[in-house]
Amino acid sequence: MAATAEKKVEVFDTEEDLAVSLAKYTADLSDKFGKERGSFTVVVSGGSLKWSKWHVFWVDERVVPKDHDDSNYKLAFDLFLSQGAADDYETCLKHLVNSGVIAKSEASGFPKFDLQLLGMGPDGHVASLFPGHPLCKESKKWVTHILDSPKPPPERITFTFPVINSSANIALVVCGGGKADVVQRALGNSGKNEEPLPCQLVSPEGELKWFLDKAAASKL
Ligand SMILES: O=C1O[C@H](COP(=O)(O)O)[C@@H](O)[C@H](O)[C@H]1O
Repeated sequence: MAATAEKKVEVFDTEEDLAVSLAKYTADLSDKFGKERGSFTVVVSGGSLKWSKWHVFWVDERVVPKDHDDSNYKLAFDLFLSQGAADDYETCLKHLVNSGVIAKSEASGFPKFDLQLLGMGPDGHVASLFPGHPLCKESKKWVTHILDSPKPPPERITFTFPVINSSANIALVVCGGGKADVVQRALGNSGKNEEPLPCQLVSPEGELKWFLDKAAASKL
């Protein structure tokens, strides 16, 4: 069982101030791990990176239902987009751990990234781990897939909590008034009897630092 992470919260006047501080935080860790380990492993999130604007097209498709065995969609989904993609990603991570590019946590045996830059949705989800979803309890896999994400698109792959929480450092970056309620629930004193949100399950081996802009922190 990992020790509880050291948690810091910093609030910035503007998103720009936050970005400058986050860049310096990342650069300092890059310098530190570069000297200590000879490499720096950093994980980034999606969300506001506009992945939802990607459009993927099939070159052809058979005129059958999407779940029909003859469907090209089903084939690609079963073998690649769901299991396949998660397994490929996990295999790739295993190679990088075995070759020493990614460190390995002595405590958990999972990959230990130097820094994970995580966002958080207005429902408190991190990565593609959503409130109340059974994948939040995955304890063995490094990468898993979700077929029913409540936020589109429904089909995603995601790091699991053991990988997230084996990280040396995590920056949880949250901007905008639309997330003020969930920030209040996550960091305030209310809701102690409620089931913890995914963002509250984030607990790296080293430091957890919340980077908030004023709007996101407005209800604290
Ligand atoms: O779906 C996702 O959402 C979260 C939060 O995204 P944001 O647009 O509200 O900042 C993101 O961190 C995660 O990587 C992504 O898959």
